[in-house]
Amino acid sequence: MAKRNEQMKLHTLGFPRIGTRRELKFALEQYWQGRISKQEFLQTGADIRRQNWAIQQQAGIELLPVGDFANYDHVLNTSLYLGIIPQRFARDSDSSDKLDLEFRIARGRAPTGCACAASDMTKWFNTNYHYIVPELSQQLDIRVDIQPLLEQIEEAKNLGHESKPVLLGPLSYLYLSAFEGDKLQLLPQLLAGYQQIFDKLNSARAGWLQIDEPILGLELDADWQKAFRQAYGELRQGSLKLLLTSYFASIDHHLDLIASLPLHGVHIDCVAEPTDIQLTIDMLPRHWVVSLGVIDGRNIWKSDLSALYQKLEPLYAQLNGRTWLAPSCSLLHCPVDLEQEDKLDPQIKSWLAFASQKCQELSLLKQALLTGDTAAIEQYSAPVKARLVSAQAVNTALRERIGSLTQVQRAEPYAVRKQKQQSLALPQLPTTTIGSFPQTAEIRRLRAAYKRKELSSEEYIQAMQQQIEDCIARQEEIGLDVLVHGEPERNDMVEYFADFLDGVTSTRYGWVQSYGSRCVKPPVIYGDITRKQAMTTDWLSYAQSLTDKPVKGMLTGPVTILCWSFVRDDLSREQVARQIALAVSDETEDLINAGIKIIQIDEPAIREGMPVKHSQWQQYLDWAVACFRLACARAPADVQIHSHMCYSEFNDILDAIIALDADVLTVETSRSNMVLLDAFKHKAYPNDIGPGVYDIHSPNVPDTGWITDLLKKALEVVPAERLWVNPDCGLKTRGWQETRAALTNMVTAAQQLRAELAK
Ligand SMILES: Nc1nc2c(c(=O)[nH]1)N[C@@H](CNc1ccc(C(=O)N[C@@H](CCC(=O)N[C@@H](CCC(=O)N[C@@H](CCC(=O)O)C(=O)O)C(=O)O)C(=O)O)cc1)CN2
Ligand code: MET
Ligand SMILES: [Zn+2]
Repeated sequence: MAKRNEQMKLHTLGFPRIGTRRELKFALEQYWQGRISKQEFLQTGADIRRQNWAIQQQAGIELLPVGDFANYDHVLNTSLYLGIIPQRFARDSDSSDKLDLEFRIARGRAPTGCACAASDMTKWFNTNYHYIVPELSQQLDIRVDIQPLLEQIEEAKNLGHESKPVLLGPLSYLYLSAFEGDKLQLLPQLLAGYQQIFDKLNSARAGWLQIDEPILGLELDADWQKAFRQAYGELRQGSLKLLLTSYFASIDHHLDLIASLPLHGVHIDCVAEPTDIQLTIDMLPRHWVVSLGVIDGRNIWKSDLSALYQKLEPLYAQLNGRTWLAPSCSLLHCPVDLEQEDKLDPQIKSWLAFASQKCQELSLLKQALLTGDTAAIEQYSAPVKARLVSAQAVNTALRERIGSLTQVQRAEPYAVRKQKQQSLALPQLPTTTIGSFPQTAEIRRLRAAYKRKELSSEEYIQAMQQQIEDCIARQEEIGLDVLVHGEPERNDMVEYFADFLDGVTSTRYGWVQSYGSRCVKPPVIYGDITRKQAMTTDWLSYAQSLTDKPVKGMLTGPVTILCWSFVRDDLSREQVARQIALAVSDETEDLINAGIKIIQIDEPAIREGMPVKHSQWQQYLDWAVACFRLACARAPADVQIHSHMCYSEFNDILDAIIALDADVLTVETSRSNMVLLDAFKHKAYPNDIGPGVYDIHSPNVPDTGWITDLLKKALEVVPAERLWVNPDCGLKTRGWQETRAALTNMVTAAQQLRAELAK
């Protein structure tokens, strides 16, 4: 076979930044605690970058990303490049330390500088990654400083790498920001800032610039489309070569627009949605690079390289060297290295590829495309085919059970349930928490010791019971009305349940960044899901035996377990969610049989699970709501079902949230100042609701007056007999001292308000 054009380049859009063994997480936490110096912290970052580039280069990646790293978050980095800093973090007065300023914006405090309310944090598209929301004001006061980026470009160069800076594009940055008013008004000011960034990159002879515009996956209205033309038309690129990247959705609907922009190339996600590669090639100017994101950057399955080869081979000839290959999106959403997994079932392991392996997949694919020799990729992909026919994948009994379900939602309406639930004898404005209490060093130590078999199962159970006892006692002392067991036995609200489910496995080091130093280890759903045994009843019965107050059972809902796992790709997400819902409903029934009267089924991920495109929302919401309702279906009217959500905008999916029909919904609202409640001015939320009264992500303690004010705001739209008092979210990341202080203030606020209402 003739030797083909060798210009095809391999690149990635970004690599995980936490480090192979979560080095960044530990360095961050140590720096915040004052246990390492700024210098040591920054060195850890530099080490991770060096290692990431080495891993990628050794795997055969030719153009390495730089600027994909972040101490905390890449959107926050963009704000810092532009000097867009909220007023309250007064620029120079109390902290001239840029690193600490960064952490103060992100989390409200840092080793230097005063404590301040952190910026809002929200989900990055449909992922479990959170970004720091830029706060824009009419006068942007832009002061560009990309020194950190320039230094990293230099770092890469000194290591001998060919690199490609990565920058979040102006339109996506603007779209993702918070601003009261028409955001597009701010575009000219913002573009002036981007121009300065471009100029500086030009001076640094950056070459290619990866400019991320993931909002191109959305259906943008005419104003935003126009803004794209205006922005890219105006920006003077100099000798920069722009590679416009989008991901998490197809951009077929914007090809006309994109083709009209002055670019040098486009990257498309070929995995998230079916996309027409041929159409893309045909519609884009002949001289552009087309980067095909063919390896799934969001999931952990080994790619079927032979299938990809079949698809790409005919296109490759046409593209004639203008093709680049890449993962579909940044590998940020993937764990780093499968090789570390020493305890994983070998068969399951043979089905998987993490970030490092995905880079190697690109190399194998390129090699086959260049030489026409497919032996290596066929051998590589054999386990993929084995997975799809594996007996582990299908459970006929379960499928039959799902097919013949009759009770798919609760029998009685809210009004009837509310009446029957009077038996709980709760006061007006009942106080409660969201479930978890501080995961102390002691709790983690116990869990780790049990895992290493240094504690017997009896010893572990006893130790956890002691934690539960302590947690119940503290809640009684604080004076809360509805108690929780505190979740000490849970490493994570999803991973914990995954360990009780057949068809699901956990990894040992498969960590993915969720926000800042916080990581998650998403379980791997590879087969049909069934519950092995009761998952929570023993802990809950024990907790309830300790108190006369009601203890709320605590489950994670089907949509959230789905969204926060790596999900099999051979069955629809809807079908997988329904299997999980059935397992959760079995657990609900067990809790009820154990005498638990209030059960919370958390669904914090329901919003993030929505497809990027608005046109696909309703279909998703229909099955997501149905799965939640199935999980509650067997609860009789006198059992109170709570649900909880956080981290997102809910105003635009209010109908679906109402359709969940939980008796009580606790939601995050305080970090965004109860804006959620604005929606209720137009449409009343019909059931009970607890809008969070304080931000649990910050160690700062809210005072009683602040909480009272928020509750009064809530009372303007929610009648007192339906209002609950609770924090924004669970307290597992907090310490006991601040937790006790904050909850005491919360209970005091509720009591004062009750007294006022009684007058
Ligand atoms: N999955 C998920 N997604 C979510 C949330 C969530 O709770 N879960 N909440 C929202 C916010 N995200 C969050 C994500 C993570 C954490 C969090 O606290 N994560 C912990 C890890 C939790 C965990 O699994 N801990 C394990 C142990 C982890 C560990 O470090 N083990 C040691 C071993 C210890 C030893 O052997 O000595 C190790 O692996 O090195 C446990 O407690 O048992 C962390 O990053 O520190 C909080 C919020 C949105 N998305
Ligand atoms: C991210 S939502 C957390 C809900 C869980 N019950 C907790 O309190 O931690
Ligand atoms: Zn929450």
